[in-house]
Amino acid sequence: MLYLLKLGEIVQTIPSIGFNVETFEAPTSSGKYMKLEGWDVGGGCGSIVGSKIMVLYTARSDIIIWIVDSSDRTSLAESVDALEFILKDMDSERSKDGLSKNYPVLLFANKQDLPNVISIDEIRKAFAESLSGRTSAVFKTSLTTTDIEKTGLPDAFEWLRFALDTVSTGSGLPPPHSARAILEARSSTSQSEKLESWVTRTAMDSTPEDFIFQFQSLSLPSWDHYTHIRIAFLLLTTYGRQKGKNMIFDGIERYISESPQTRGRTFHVTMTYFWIQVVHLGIRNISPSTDLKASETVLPSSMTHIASPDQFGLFLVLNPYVADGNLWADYYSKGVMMSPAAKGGMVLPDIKPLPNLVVRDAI
Ligand SMILES: Nc1nc2c(ncn2[C@@H]2O[C@H](COP(=O)(O)OP(=O)(O)OP(=O)(O)O)[C@@H](O)[C@H]2O)c(=O)[nH]1
Ligand SMILES: [Mg+2]
Repeated sequence: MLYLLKLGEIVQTIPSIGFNVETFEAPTSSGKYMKLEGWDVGGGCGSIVGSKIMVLYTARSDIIIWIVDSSDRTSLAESVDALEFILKDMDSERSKDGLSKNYPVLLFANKQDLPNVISIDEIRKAFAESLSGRTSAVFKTSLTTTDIEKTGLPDAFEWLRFALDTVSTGSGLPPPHSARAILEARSSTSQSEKLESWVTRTAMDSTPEDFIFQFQSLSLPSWDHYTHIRIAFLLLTTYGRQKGKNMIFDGIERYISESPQTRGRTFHVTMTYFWIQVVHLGIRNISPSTDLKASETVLPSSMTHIASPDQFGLFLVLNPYVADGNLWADYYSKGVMMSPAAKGGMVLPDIKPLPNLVVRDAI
């Protein structure tokens, strides 16, 4: 990967013994490049993982990029152990310098171009425990093409850019407990494709202020699932939970009844509640407070100061399940969700309760 990005070509290197160091420009999906210094640690024969030399890396690193060979099922457990080892080492080196554990860990499920590879879901599950509570993400990659757009790298580095921004502004990322549970319960193949287009869309989208204005003046460019999620995100982060929730309700109801864009649609109370709760939960997932209980005591019903409206891209990459318009079907049967009672008023789910936090927060 280092040489693909550095030289723009596929270089057959000998298995890494010791390390290769290169500065390179990492492409992101927003079109910007991020300058990184990469230290390539070999994982195979002659690996320094577990040796004393490794401190040379871990003491100086701000990011871990871990490349998993998705075609090699037999080495998966070993890869999990090696990463865990490195993370522990990195945590302890950083703590000596007073630095937090909260550095980004980016996983590539590589060689996804090959047939019968380990799925990204399986890879996510295999690493879930080691990555729990960390700022981490897993992306599919294929590094055999020089067409960077097709490698999967831009989205991965886009995530990294958001993650670094958050970490460096000191806001930090909490252990994403309940949100992670939703994420892991769901298949992510179609999700990651949709997420890709959504993240691209945020990069070209209007500013938070303009978007809220367009919503209030019935002049949004479109009225789709993405639009709803962004409305909920912006109003909740701008106005806090109580006021934001009311504005979403009133605004959507008015939009549907007055805009020609939404002709033929009717307002759906339970569906609107459901998505507000999901977005609320996702916002907690990117919030600076790591202790939900504490933040609930201090901020009983408001989310002010928790996340900022311009973090929508980060919100999406950390909560990709929001892009799935059918997420409600995990909680509600179709019969219940589509009933007149659910349209006209708030009805509780019949399949499983809404995620933890949602149950704890009074609606
Ligand atoms: N099909 C396929 N082959 C790949 C991909 N990425 C790397 N390879 C091939 O896998 C082999 C190993 O690639 P390296 O980059 O040397 O792998 P490495 O993990 O650095 O290996 P060590 O340095 O020994 O740890 C090479 O033959 C690459 O061409 C990919 O996405 N798809
Ligand atoms: Mg190598």
